Amino acid sequence: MCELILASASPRRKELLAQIGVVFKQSSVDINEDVLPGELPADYVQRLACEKSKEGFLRNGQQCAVLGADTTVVIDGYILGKPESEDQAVVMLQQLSGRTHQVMTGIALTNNGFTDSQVVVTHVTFKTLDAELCHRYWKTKEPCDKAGGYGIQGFGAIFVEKIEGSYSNVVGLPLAETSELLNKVGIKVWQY
Ligand SMILES: Cc1cn([C@H]2C[C@H](O)[C@@H](COP(=O)(O)OP(=O)(O)OP(=O)(O)O)O2)c(=O)[nH]c1=O
Repeated sequence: MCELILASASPRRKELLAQIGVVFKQSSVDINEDVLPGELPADYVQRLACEKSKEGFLRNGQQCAVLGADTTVVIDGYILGKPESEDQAVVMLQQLSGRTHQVMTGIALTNNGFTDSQVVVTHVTFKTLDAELCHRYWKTKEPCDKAGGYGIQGFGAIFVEKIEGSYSNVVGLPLAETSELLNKVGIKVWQY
């Protein structure tokens, strides 16, 4: 019997959770990720993280604890999801250019039918980006599966002037907070 399931398709979340020595299985879930009318970004990522972990808990026989997470980029209170085209990606990156935005990740752990969750916020400041650079960046294929259209852990690192808060949170899983959530239900990190 497994102790923990990561309800995610994200290779980044898998790597991050493995980095802190947690033993787990990965099993993705499919949920509707539409934003509700008037929903605040922090409420949105928390709700989706809870839905992912609850769905994973039900799908996997309700025997293991299930961790879900959702990350979004927020500028001026608006949610930037994953870009679906080059034009959309360039518009997003131009919005982020020369300014500070927030990366919000909701994390949720369902165990014995009870779900505990929280939201972690990191402030990221971008240098000024010209449109030609944004078009060139799209061609690297890095932006398409990432909230806000960039990856801080990849080529997108060159856009970042300053970061305040958790780095792992930007990549998709805030590790300090995740370890606390796991510890509360008796799941240890560093299981070597
Ligand atoms: C801002 C930023 C986001 N991202 C990623 C983290 C998330 O994987 C993704 C946001 O999409 P999510 O919907 O949070 O996650 P996902 O679709 O990758 O995986 P799943 O829903 O199955 O758990 O953007 C980076 O990898 N680097 C970054 O710098």
